[in-house]
Amino acid sequence: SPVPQNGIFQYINDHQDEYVQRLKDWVAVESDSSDPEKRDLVNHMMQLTKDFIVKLGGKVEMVELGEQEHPSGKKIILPPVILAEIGNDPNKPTVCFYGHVDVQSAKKEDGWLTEPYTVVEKDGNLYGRGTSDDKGQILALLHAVEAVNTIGIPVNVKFIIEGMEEVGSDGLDKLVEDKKDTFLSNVDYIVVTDTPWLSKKPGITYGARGNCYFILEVQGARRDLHSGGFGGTVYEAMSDLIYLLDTLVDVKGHILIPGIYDAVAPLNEKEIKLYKELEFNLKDLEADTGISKFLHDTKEELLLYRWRYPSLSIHGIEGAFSGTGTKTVIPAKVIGKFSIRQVPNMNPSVVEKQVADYLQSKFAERKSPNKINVTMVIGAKPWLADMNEPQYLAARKAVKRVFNTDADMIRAGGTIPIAKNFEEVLGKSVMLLGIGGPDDAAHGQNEKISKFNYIEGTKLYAAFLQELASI
Ligand SMILES: C[C@H](N)C(=O)N[C@@H](Cc1c[nH]cn1)C(=O)O
Ligand SMILES: [Zn+2]
Ligand SMILES: [Zn+2]
Repeated sequence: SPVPQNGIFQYINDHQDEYVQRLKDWVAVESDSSDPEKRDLVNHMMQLTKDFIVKLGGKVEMVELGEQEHPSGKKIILPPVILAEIGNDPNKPTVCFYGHVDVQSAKKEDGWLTEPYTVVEKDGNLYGRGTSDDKGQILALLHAVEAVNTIGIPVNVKFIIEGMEEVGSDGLDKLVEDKKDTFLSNVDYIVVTDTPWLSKKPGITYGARGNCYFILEVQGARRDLHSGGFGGTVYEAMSDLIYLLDTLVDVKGHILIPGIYDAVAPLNEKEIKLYKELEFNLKDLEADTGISKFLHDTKEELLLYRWRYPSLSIHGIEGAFSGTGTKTVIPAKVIGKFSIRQVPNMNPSVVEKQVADYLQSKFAERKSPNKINVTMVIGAKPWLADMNEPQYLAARKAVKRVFNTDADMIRAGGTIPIAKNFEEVLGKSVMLLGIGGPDDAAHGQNEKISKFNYIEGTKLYAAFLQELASI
């Protein structure tokens, strides 16, 4: 039955068990977008999401995006994207929320203490892959819409929910372009519900790094070789690859590719002052990660290098022997994976050429007869907004109402591949309003969301909808 406006928070408190159960149901679906074998599960997750939005009274369209060329060379059908809406009053503003229900891979043997796809509640936390990134955040939003709708939705709400974010949002840029004069034509604000806070204090995010993801193949012999028979007589593909990967970045995290820092926007004093005022403690980061020494010693420097400068990370090697035991093989073909986080005003196409030219020249110096191939498979641009836009004000008011504190205005080191496209194509304000905690371990072992963030975050989204109606 309808609840009065001030009863919405009570309504949310009263329904928390149901919210936790739904998170359990969603996490149980292993919607890993990187694995072609799991594509049916991603599709199933899209269907579950659709069914829930329909149950909330939403109008839902599932848009097919066609085929994806998987990095393995396989062609597979992309999962559909959900375009949905609740409310269509021309006198009200329209906010479009974006998020994703795919996840990064997770296996118990990676070092999880519990089964990754079974939510376990312990010490006030809900553990499981996707609890924070991003199923928990999407669910908090949907539950908020449901709660607010008990007294009538104060703004028109649209949703774009996808199942390929973790691998670069394949096909979504074209969809945004295609829908700019139809589904997206009346959207006033875009809100991304997929980001963590910097500390226990709620944060509102006005910038995110982009990402250029590279695949570096080295092909040696036609087949794997016995290292007894061939060791000492062949140029090994793995040695070439490790050499090349080691030329990319130095021990202090400085990227060695010529020109890579050229486009980085110059730093100004105002920014450093902003960072100084944020709640963030290196000791908390040490405790969370078990790292005793970071590349930077002060909070301001650490944030600069997380948000404001590019970084290069080496992620893995496909084709390398990685099992237990002592196999004595010389792998014939190995594929290195690395990515470079992008900041304003870097341009992924320029970075693509800088990386390819550099690796080719380093490889030529080595005079190995093996073959290399460099491909950029994701080229997501960085995004930075004006934190004084009206929806940021509504978000600040909502934070104050729910948490009785001022929000920290923060940036994200991670990437929302579609964020910059929203801004460029629609010309509308984009904001990241997330409810993840700073130590949620997104992408890592034992990912979690605290029950506090999940439930109070639901209230935050509810309050935001109401505040947005009155700005
Ligand atoms: C911030 C968001 N939850 C996320 O994890 N995004 C991914 C997107 C991505 C970038 N390159 C490949 N995928 C990330 O930042 O790693
Ligand atoms: Zn995410
Ligand atoms: Zn993620």
